[in-house]
Amino acid sequence: MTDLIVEGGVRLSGQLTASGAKNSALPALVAAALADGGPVHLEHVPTDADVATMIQLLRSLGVRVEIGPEPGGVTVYGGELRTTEAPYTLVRRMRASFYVAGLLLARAKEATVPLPGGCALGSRPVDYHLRGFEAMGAAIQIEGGSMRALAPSGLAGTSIQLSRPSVGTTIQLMMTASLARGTTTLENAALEPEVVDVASLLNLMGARIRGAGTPVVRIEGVEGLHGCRYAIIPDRIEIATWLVAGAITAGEVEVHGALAEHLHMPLAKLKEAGYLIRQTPDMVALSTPPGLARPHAVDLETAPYPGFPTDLQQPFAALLTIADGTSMVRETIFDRFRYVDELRRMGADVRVERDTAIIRGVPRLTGARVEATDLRGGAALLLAALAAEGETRIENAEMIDRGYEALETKVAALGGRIRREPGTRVPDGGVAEDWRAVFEGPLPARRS
Ligand SMILES: CC(=O)N[C@H]1[C@@H](OP(=O)(O)OP(=O)(O)OC[C@H]2O[C@@H](n3ccc(=O)[nH]c3=O)[C@H](O)[C@@H]2O)O[C@H](CO)[C@@H](O)[C@@H]1O
Ligand SMILES: C=C(OP(=O)(O)O)C(=O)O
Repeated sequence: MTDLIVEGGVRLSGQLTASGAKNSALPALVAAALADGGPVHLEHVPTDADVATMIQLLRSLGVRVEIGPEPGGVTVYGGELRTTEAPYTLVRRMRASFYVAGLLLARAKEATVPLPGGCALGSRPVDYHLRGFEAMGAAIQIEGGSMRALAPSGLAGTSIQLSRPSVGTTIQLMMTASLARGTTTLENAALEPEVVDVASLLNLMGARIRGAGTPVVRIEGVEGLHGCRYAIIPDRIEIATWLVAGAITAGEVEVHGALAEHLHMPLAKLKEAGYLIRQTPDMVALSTPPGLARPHAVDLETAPYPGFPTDLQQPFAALLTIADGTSMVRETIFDRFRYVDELRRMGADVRVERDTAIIRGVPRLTGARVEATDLRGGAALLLAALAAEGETRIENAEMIDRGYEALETKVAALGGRIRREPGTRVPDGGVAEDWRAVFEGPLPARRS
């Protein structure tokens, strides 16, 4: 495993280009494999550890996936599937692995998929996904930690009311319903831009999905899906993370290839904290006004889109640790405060009471040895490290690699001082250590 070593205290300044959205790219790769033979060429796929895991997972099922030819290009050939069993070693690394359950059920009428891992954010059941599959006619059993689903006569469209607007369930059921008999209606669907992105891709592949991005999505099943070219949307979470990097170091950061309309709440909160935001149709920039020595304290509460994203709760909390005053950060989606202990090692004054972190701003943070316990918690530590006095060693850096492409290159482009060193922690298989090889290695042998 590797560590990131950050020399903090440098005012970050410069321009970056946004990566493609991880949380779109992961289901998009699976959706692409729904096309019988494809090929589906995806552009703007981020080169990160989770995407590598998804590519490995699809290949393990017999799906041909090729990298390139352009940077960020990935071509998926649905073809015939080799197996309907997803391997635990890959599925345990990330929750998005569970998307292959719908792929296997829709394409092969059966699926055996271990219950997924992913970030340790408290209990993260997949019961809505399972109920959706059942409503569409699959028989489901949980055995030895895996879901076994069978739909020998195929899936049938139906009406499904989600208990909460779950992103994963909405995307999963849009995918399966696209190849089901008849029409499926999803009510209380998630509104996230990633849902709309995957629906746009599926529609280009020949699916008939209407209403994605609203609470009611209607999917008319079709006989088959075909190949196409599609570019993934910019990663709103990554963009906001780099803006916070500018804010926490009293600097200025301009991110190109960004869609600011996906960032309404985070940008509003950055303004409330005292920063200046400029935006054009494909750029968003943050600068620190002269005289703003520390951010103003800000309260925030996570909520489904268009509310404040839970994936930015931790990065924003890092910024608020140096605020002038006390901020209340309420998390309503997950149990996502494990990183707080690590921030405290760096001098932050944070107390967690039930679902709320009470952050009393301190004038400065100091470098320390810390561990990335989950993806965005790791991003929060990176941000804190960039602002802190002295050196911070972030262990388990692969956790951050799950969702941030070209991490060191982007930090360095802004003038930050960062390097990677082999770590001392013993790998337990929970993160992908070999992930770069998926993008750099030779293409897997073509199947006849
Ligand atoms: C790979 C990916 O895209 N991950 C994102 C996705 O996760 P993910 O799709 O897992 O999150 P969901 O939107 O499904 O979760 C929303 C809430 O519903 C609950 N729930 C969900 C499914 C289920 O079967 N049962 C259940 O109880 C969850 O525990 C959570 O409290 O959306 C989250 C919320 O924006 C983001 O933080 C994650 O980064
Ligand atoms: C929590 C995240 O990912 P996952 O749902 O795969 O754990 C995330 O992207 O912040």
